[in-house]
Amino acid sequence: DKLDENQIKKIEEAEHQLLVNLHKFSILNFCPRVTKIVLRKRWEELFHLRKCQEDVLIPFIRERKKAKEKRLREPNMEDSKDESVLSYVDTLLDLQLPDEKRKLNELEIVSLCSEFLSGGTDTTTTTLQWIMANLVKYPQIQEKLFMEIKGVVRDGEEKIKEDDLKQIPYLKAIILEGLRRHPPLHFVFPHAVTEDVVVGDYVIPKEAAIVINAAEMGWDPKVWEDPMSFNPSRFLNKETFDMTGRREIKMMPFGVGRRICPGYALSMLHMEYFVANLVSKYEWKAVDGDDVDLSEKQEFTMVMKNPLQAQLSLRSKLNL
Ligand code: HEM
Repeated sequence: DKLDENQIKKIEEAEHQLLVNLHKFSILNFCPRVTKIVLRKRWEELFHLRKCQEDVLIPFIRERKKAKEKRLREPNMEDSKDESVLSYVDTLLDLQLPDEKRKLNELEIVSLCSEFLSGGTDTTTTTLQWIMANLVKYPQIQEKLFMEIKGVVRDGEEKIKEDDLKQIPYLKAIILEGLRRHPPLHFVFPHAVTEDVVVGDYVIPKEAAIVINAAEMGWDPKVWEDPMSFNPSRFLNKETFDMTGRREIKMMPFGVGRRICPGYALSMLHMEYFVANLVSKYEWKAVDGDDVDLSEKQEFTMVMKNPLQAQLSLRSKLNL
């Protein structure tokens, strides 16, 4: 069944508390034997937040497990037939770890669900906020986008639909520029090589943790002209930008290669859909006398230090 508002709030709260405090806990990765004594309070705080997360998520995981067992026991029951939605948890319950030849345990499923929830929400909403902030700061970019939207939307249409998005190249350019200039994750997850590898003048030793600074890559003046400016047009009039890194790597907000973010296409769609609809419905302006401040603050993602404040005015339907 669908979750009610209260259940969603509880999940959100448990995830949020862990995410905003994450930076405090990274030091615990080093010398746990020592930090368990000298940073005991911090360990306790981490265990407490993790316990809250388990308390909230485990009941849902158990529900899906029960429903799966029932389906297997009684495949012809009406309830079993109705269970047509395959959830992420269902796929994790089915998963068999090939090397260890075992299923995932409950706590591993909690960690993966948590990764999926935070990886799939905070990243997209943070990028959306940065993009809208730039559209407020640079009204001429917002106006150009609105004019393109107007050219695509059919008479009487209330919303921009998924199919319309492909016809608005400037929209895609804005999203790409938002991801280049304000990637929500400045560093991709740690990676490692399975044997020593020589890259240029460097040896990368087997199993050393390699963390790539994706943000700096997108701001490299040797690759990008005037890299710190917000200029979506740089993504226009060229062949489609290759975000997966198969042809070349000029920026990598989603990582690249085999471990590229699995939610990459979904989040591009979400961002295009939201920005198009938010701009077609409202004109976004700076609050009187306020300049939009683009300073950053590190939380789980790189967020706006001063969250966006904007004045929205409904555009008249005739405008569309
Ligand atoms: C603006 C939106 C997003 C950005 C910038 C982003 C970025 C990233 C990056 C940089 C990684 C690490 C890649 C690497 O290891 O090299 C990653 C991994 C991941 N992302 Fe995203 N992501 C976004 C949206 C999403 C969405 C919508 C979902 C799910 C619906 C998602 C789920 C995941 C998961 C599960 C992983 C871990 C994959 C693994 O361990 O191999 N992300 N993402």
